[in-house]
Amino acid sequence: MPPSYCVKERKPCVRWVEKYFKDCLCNLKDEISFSFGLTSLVFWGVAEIPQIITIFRTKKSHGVSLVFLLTWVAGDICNLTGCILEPATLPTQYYTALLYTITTIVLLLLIVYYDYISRWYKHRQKVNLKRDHEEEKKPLKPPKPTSKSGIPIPNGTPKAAPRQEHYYMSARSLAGSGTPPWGTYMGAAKSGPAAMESINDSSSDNEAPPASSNNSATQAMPIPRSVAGSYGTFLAAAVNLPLRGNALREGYIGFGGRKLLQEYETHSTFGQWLGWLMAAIYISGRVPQIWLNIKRGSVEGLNPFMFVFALVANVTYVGSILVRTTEWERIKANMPWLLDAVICVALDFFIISQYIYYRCFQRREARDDHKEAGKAAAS
Ligand SMILES: NC(=[NH2+])NCCC[C@H](N)C(=O)O
Repeated sequence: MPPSYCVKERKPCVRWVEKYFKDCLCNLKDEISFSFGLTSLVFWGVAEIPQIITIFRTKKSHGVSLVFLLTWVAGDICNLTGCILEPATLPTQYYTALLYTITTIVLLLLIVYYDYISRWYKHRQKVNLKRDHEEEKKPLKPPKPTSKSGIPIPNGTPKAAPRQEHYYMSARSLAGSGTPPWGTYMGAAKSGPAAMESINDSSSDNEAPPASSNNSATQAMPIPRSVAGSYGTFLAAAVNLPLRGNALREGYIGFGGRKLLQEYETHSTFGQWLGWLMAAIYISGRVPQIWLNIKRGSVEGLNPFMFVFALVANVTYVGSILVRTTEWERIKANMPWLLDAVICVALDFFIISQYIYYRCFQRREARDDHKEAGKAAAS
């Protein structure tokens, strides 16, 4: 590996920054730039925590736009790749990208859990309960004397062929309906001995032997398990990302692609393209959030601190790039990142204003309602 710029120039450098961030701080400007970069990293690290807490508390994610978060993830992927490919970007830019990709994935997983998995599970429980109730209310049907039911066989043993066929059909249809048969069985049991008799009677329509009930109950399980499995894989991939990213980055630095931010000959065209794509995705991603707030006429469920922190993080991010150098070549190479951050600051400012506006509006409305109610009570 060729010696870094810091070593070559024999300048007083900050060792731990060089070691852990692969960055070279040789003068005050570099140090201020790095401090800004670090501040941005910290703010991005905590930016999504307030929203995570809000969702945890309310068990709902209706305040934050899912499309907005999905654009964040899409932009993050372009950002990470762009940072790896474009040597003009700072190491803190890369680490920041890595950090917020992870936090956004955590936030998204939480939303998927509360909005889809948990809701689906509760809905299923409700449907099952309703069905149990209906089963309890249903009058017991007389057994149907069909050729398949097994009833017409006098002295029929449990091993008789029609009986077996009926058993398998019943289990399959029960599994298909998604109703745990044990619920039906228990429901019937609760209805009294007459119902129990009908269960034990092989010709009954409600027949659900415990064996098939277990079967069906476990058949319903693979759905959440498979969902959990796929998210597990997704998470595992996300956890692996930093290592791969580091390896790539170190490899890249090692081969002299990034000369520790001091000398630039070539810029990566692909990295630049990814940077512009990232900027377009990030910027357009704020629109669904702004629209959601307008559509609902409310900001309930949205934590403003996510945008306050994002605003600070974007401002310091811009600071970290601009303080490092005023050289046009470098600024030009960083243009997608700079422009994105600046526009996002403006958009975050707008979202925060929306928050203040709707909050004040709601409070005033509530106060008016209160006054009206007071007047009505007095008259
Ligand atoms: N997942 C994230 N938090 N990504 C950060 C996006 C950064 C971008 N400048 C924005 O404010 O939208």
